[in-house]
Amino acid sequence: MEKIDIKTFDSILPLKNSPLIHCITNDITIETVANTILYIGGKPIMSGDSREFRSLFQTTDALFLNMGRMSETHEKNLKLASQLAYQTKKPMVVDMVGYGITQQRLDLGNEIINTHPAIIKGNSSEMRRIVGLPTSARGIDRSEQDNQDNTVFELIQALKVVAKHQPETVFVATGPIDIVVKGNQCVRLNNGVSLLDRFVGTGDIVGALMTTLLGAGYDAWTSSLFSLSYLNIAGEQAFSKAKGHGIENFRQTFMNELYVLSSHKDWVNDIRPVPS
Ligand SMILES: Nc1ncnc2c1ncn2[C@@H]1O[C@H](COP(=O)(O)OP(=O)(O)OP(=O)(O)O)[C@@H](O)[C@H]1O
Ligand SMILES: Cc1ncsc1CCO
Ligand SMILES: [Mg+2]
Repeated sequence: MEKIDIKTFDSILPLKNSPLIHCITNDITIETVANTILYIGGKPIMSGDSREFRSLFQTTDALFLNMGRMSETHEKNLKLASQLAYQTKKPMVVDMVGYGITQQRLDLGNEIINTHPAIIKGNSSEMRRIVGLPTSARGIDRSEQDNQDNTVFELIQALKVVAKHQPETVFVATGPIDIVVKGNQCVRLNNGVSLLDRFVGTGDIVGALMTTLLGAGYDAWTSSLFSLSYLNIAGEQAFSKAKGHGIENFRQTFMNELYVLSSHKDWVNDIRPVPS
């Protein structure tokens, strides 16, 4: 069964309840992540100091974990925060940046998976490693080979097997086609432009959007489908406005669209699920 209910999407933004989102993320894209949350009506709090996690948890609405830039402290922080989220049932999204490229990222990722995040996301190569499929990707990037028709099909099948054992979690694999799997349900989304891949942090932005929606009270399935569509359609709008003016111009126009689209309702008409 493939289910996508876009009828409800046009009333989601701007958010009415300003959810407070605790982010433990990488310092490469930390400002972009914070601004993304603000642009759609959330409130970011970026804290990587474990001494304050317990008291912060009393006021936050959702938690965003991003493995991005590893350090001993970051690793400890992510472990502690994901345990706390599990114990306190805090809605949590984890971005598995570089899962499996080193032993440290493999072990950390596995520990976090065991704390049952609402959404586990990564690019298609990271998600292939999670389900035990081979990939030739290096570093934190995707490999083009992991986005062909046959490899996308293979990844969906493998994700469904893993999702069966963790039925409450939504698994998201990003790329030119985004894949969203929960239990036996799967949706593929086909929006976006290739320039989204030419600057750093697009995946981190998707994670920030998803966590903000979760914090506002939407379920993990809706939060995932909405965020992927919203980001990619912002990318399409930016492309039509800023094409030919260079990558930095595109990036700024795209960030601006993340704000501008929040008060336009008709963007939902551009959502393009891949027919099953
Ligand atoms: N070539 C593309 N065509 C369409 N959409 C794309 C393309 N590349 C990226 N995107 C969109 O950008 C978002 C991020 O995807 P991507 O797989 O590039 O994340 P990532 O590798 O984690 O990024 P980063 O490491 O820069 O944070 C996805 O929602 C995806 O749809
Ligand atoms: C370039 C880079 N290296 C580790 S994290 C990161 C940003 C990706 O999100
Ligand atoms: Mg990423």
